[in-house]
Amino acid sequence: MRLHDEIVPFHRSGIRGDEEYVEGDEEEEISSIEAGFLPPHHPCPLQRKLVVVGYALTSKKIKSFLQPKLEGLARNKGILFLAIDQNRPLSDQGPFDIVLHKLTGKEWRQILEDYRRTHPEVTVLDPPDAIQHLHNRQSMLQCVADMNLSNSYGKVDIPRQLVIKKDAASIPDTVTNAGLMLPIVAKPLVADGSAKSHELSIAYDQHSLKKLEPPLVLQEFVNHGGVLFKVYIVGEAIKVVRRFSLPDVCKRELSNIAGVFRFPRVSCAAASADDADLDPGVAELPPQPLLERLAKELRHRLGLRLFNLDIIREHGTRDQFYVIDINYFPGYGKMPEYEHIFTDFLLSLGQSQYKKRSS
Ligand SMILES: O=P(O)(O)O[C@@H]1[C@@H](OP(=O)(O)O)[C@H](OP(=O)(O)O)[C@H](O)[C@H](OP(=O)(O)O)[C@H]1OP(=O)(O)O
Ligand SMILES: Nc1ncnc2c1ncn2[C@@H]1O[C@H](COP(=O)(O)OP(=O)(O)O)[C@@H](O)[C@H]1O
Ligand SMILES: [Mg+2]
Ligand SMILES: [Mg+2]
Repeated sequence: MRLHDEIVPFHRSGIRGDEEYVEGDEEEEISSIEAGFLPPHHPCPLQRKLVVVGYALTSKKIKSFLQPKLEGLARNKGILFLAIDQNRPLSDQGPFDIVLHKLTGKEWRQILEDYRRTHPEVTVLDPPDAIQHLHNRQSMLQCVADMNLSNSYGKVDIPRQLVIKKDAASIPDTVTNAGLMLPIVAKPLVADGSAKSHELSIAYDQHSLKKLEPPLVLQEFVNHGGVLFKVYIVGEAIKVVRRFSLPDVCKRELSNIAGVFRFPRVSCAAASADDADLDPGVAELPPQPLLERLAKELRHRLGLRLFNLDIIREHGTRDQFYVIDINYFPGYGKMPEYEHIFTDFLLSLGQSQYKKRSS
């Protein structure tokens, strides 16, 4: 049986739309699903509609995200993950209720945009143009700056920053004129997931700034006690974890260091700091109501449902926070309980599609 002949997706109504997914847990089912075939149906009183999720992910992402626990839980909840074959038209596959993707390239973006236009009934997670907004480190943080979030729980801002498109020789003067303070964190303007886009540098003196290689975003380095918070967002769900980060730079130290220090993939190397013995003022998580407000606003402003943000607390303050990075479809494998959160999210999307269609 070919999958698309037999599986009736969640959104279809009518006689075939009333067919149900029957809960089962056999290993045999996984292999038939992976091969693109319909799992066998068994008589069972527990019957649900199937949510078919097509995925287009790198092999690294498949390994970290589509772990056996996630797939097993999904299967039990009536969610079927199907690999998308990039060499075949999307319309010939599935049919899908949801498309989950994180691949790069203009061609792929165009395929997804065309598919969204011709298949408005399918939820594409997330829209390519909204993701594209995060591929530039300036536009990435603009929404946070526009939001001006400040309430009794705290203030959320972005570090003072400027964009240097070209001409490294002019950087020292540009930085001085803009009033940016040293040390300066230099990040590639493009954040497209390539190794180069994660190459970070720190310049400790004005003279060395001309050694940097534009196009860049230059940000003031904010002391934050060497710990950052990763806020994972899946639809309306939020989870926060602590990670080790770059150590503080004190004024005395600054006057003794010169030069540019390069960090090839600093965030990737950072270990979890959740179980570390930390100064309580550094370790305290940002207030949940503040993060909820931030996440909700960002979801709307960015038009994204799957992302995380790196947020730091200015050392010595209780409530001054800075968002320094936002990532699309991050490493959810490191988010506690992601299997439950993700499958519930996919189910709720499937259900709201179904309700919309039957009303
Ligand atoms: O590989 P992982 O699991 O560390 O996930 C990476 C993320 O780590 P995090 O979830 O924040 O700890 C990582 O976050 P950072 O930028 O390192 O803060 C990125 O989201 C990265 O994607 P890309 O290279 O920017 O496209 C993510 O890489 P991909 O898994 O999407 O390739
Ligand atoms: N403005 C800043 N002040 C202090 N530390 C920073 C700042 N920006 C980045 N960092 C440190 O550098 C790391 C990588 O920067 P980030 O913007 O998150 O890039 P990436 O997309 O490669 O993760 C952060 O996790 C944090 O440790
Ligand atoms: Mg980061
Ligand atoms: Mg990033």
